[in-house]
Amino acid sequence: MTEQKDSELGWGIRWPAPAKLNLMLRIIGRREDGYHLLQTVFQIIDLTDNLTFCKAEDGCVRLKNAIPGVREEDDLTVRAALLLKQEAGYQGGVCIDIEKNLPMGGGLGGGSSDAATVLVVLNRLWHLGISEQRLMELGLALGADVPVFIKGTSTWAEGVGEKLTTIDLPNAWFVVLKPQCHVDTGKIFSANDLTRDSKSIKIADFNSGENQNDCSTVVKERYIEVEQALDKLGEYGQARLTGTGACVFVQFGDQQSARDVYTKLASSNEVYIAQGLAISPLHKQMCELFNI
Ligand SMILES: C[C@](O)(CO)[C@H](O)COP(=O)(O)OP(=O)(O)OC[C@H]1O[C@@H](n2ccc(N)nc2=O)[C@H](O)[C@@H]1O
Ligand SMILES: Nc1ncnc2c1ncn2[C@@H]1O[C@H](COP(=O)(O)OP(=O)(O)OP(=O)(O)O)[C@@H](O)[C@H]1O
Repeated sequence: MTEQKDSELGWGIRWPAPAKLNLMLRIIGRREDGYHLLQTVFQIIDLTDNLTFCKAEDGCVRLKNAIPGVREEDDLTVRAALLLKQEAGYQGGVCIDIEKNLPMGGGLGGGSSDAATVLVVLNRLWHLGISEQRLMELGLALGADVPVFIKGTSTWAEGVGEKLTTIDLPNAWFVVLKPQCHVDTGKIFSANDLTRDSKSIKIADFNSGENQNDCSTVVKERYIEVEQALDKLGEYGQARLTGTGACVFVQFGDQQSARDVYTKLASSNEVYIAQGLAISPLHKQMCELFNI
């Protein structure tokens, strides 16, 4: 068997794009451009979309199959690949195959994570040599959550999601319930009655149990399905909203407890069971393949 060249590795294989949960989310102010200043904790979890990249000799960026309801030119993976090409003046192309497993508009960050996987992997496969810092800057233009997925660790985030500090989180398993509604992030952030003046806290305060989500009240008021999901999960522990929803979750210290609750809910709900990860599976795979 001929040895595969490093430059050939990574094409035609599946690359994970993991989901996140916001374990807490505080809104502590608003910038002049309307974006909100947050304090939030990102927990990467082991639910993933998977992306496969094949070379496109004509230099175009295209999808093998567009996601239903998302125009190809709006897809965050296409936009991320085009941004990279523009940044580096790169002439090559790519065909992206998205295996979409993560619910969209659920607060699990699937679109942002897909974009991050494109930026990280194509930077390598196209030999662009763009720094991680610059990839994060490019990613932020696509969505507030993209930089965290480029960094690939559990993170304490401030600003609009660009001031990132890696943190240690305890081993945890989660049951995630997806109500049958889509929450519009922009609508929640523009609500008049949204709390925007929470006091800034420290990581130690979060570790001592400060884990409110300032979007919860407004989301519950506007989406009865989210309120009902919080009530339903609340029977098994402290139920919380991730991001602006719609997904809600409850945390467990051991897998069996999570499994028991998952089993009770699975027959009549869209429900997921997930393990918290300290390192993104994307970064693990990058390390294994390229020794970096
Ligand atoms: C709420 C979080 O999920 C927390 O992880 C994210 O901050 C939201 O990230 P996202 O879905 O990628 O959101 P974006 O696409 O960046 O923003 C959607 C809209 O939400 C509002 N928005 C978003 C993030 C933020 N810090 N302040 C805002 O006011 C803006 O009106 C923006 O147009
Ligand atoms: N590759 C993609 N995957 C998912 N959504 C995409 C993608 N490209 C564009 N989008 C658009 O982005 C919207 C938000 O998708 P996403 O799944 O990231 O939401 P989310 O989980 O609520 O994210 P967040 O927690 O960052 O708010 C979708 O409704 C869709 O219109």
